[in-house]
Amino acid sequence: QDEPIEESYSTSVSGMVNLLLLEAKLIENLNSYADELERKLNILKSTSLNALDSYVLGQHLHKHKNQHGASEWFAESSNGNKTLEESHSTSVSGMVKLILLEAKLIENLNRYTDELKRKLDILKRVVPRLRAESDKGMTQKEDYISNPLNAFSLIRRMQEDWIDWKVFIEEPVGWSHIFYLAQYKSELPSPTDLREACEAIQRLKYYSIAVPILDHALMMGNQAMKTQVFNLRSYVHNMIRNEPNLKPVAKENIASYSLGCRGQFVPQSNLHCEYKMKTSPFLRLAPLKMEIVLLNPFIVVFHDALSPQEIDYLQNLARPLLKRTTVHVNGKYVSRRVRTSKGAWLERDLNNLTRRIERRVVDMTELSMQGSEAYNIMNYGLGGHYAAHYDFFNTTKQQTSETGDRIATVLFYLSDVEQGGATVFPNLKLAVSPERGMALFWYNLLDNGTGDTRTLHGGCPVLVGSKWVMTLWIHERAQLFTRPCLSRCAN
Ligand SMILES: O=C(O)CCC(=O)C(=O)O
Ligand SMILES: [Fe+2]
Repeated sequence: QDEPIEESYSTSVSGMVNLLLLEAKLIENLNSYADELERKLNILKSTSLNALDSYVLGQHLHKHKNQHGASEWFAESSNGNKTLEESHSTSVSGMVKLILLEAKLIENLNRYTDELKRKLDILKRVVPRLRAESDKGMTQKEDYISNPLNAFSLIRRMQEDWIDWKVFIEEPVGWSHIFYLAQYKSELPSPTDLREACEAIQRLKYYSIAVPILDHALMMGNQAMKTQVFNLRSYVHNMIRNEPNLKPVAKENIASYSLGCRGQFVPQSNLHCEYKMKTSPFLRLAPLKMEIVLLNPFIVVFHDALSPQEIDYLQNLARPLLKRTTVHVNGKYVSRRVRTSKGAWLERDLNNLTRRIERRVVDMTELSMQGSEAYNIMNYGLGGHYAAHYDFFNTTKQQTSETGDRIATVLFYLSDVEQGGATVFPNLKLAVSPERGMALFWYNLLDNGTGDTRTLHGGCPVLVGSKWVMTLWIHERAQLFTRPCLSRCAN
């Protein structure tokens, strides 16, 4: 059939020459696409993270022109307003998850690199071949086209191949990797996490850590472009520089608490150790190793109060339940900077182990456990601490109306701590360093039932290590007959 044909290249040699010129342009375009892929690959292979900064900056400028980038979509699932409860830095146990996640994300990036590389390899093999054929034509255009095989080949490749190349370029590299990342977005640390981590680093000033060490910690990783981090960093540095403790000052001006944290209290050495074996018949078989720390107020420690197996078991029970710890403010429990850790409650009659520990506490303290609280297991994280506080409530309100106030505290240490993390009683010039298995016991109330303000105490920031403790607050009411209000309360 003889249908009209409007534009057709093959009907004239000069039309075909135009086609050759166009082909050369398209090959150059394909080549610059290959260059772009290669730039991306080089960043992934690069050992310096600054390369990523300039790329991200370039993309950022580009994005303003092109509003519908994948990164825009990704930003929508931002987790900026995550609650403190899910914070990462407040427990070492929580941060372990982050390491595992990081390994997965690096693998994802690696798979993306492989995919980019596969695409680039194809281009690297093909572009030179395309160029060679095109060059032949370009040097002797009319001669080239005069050969019918060449003419046919030119028409064929220009008609079919570039459609395929378009598909090839359009096929996105990395969508699956973006989805992979997006799926973990909510598990990544939030800006709040970063702020808390900076505050934690700042708390380490108690230990007169040199500024360059903090500098190193804050600048590791890819942060040159992240102005937010940069501001926080100078904020932290200013705080440290303004911190009088870093300058040589008279010893008596240094707060008693941070002195204690640094282990600079003079040890109290006139007291003694004994085997506690009389509270119950069981203790004759397995006496408790008791060390009297202070007589007034009465503070003792029990060494090896928990076995390593018992501790492992308790930690495994608590680990999946850990939640950001709170403090009691105006009748509400809220997360605050003064207490940065994660904790979990375990009922005292949860299982054989918790019941056995309860009986042991009775042997240790000679107090009744009725009306006392559940075990509170805590794990401290980066610079984690519990600022100086009283354990007693000293109110007639809800917490104390039925069971009475917290007469005494048993603080079990479930871990050693490499550096920092002592429990300090600033008013008593007493610091207790954590020792796995040890239990610290003290009375919070005076004989007349009011709070003993000498028991002000806190957990110092952890410098190196994962500090685990288990607290049991023993309540007053059940002690009515075993530890009655003494004569002093009549006065
Ligand atoms: O972690 C510490 O050393 C102190 C903990 C404490 O005071 C508490 O839990 O009430
Ligand atoms: Fe306490």
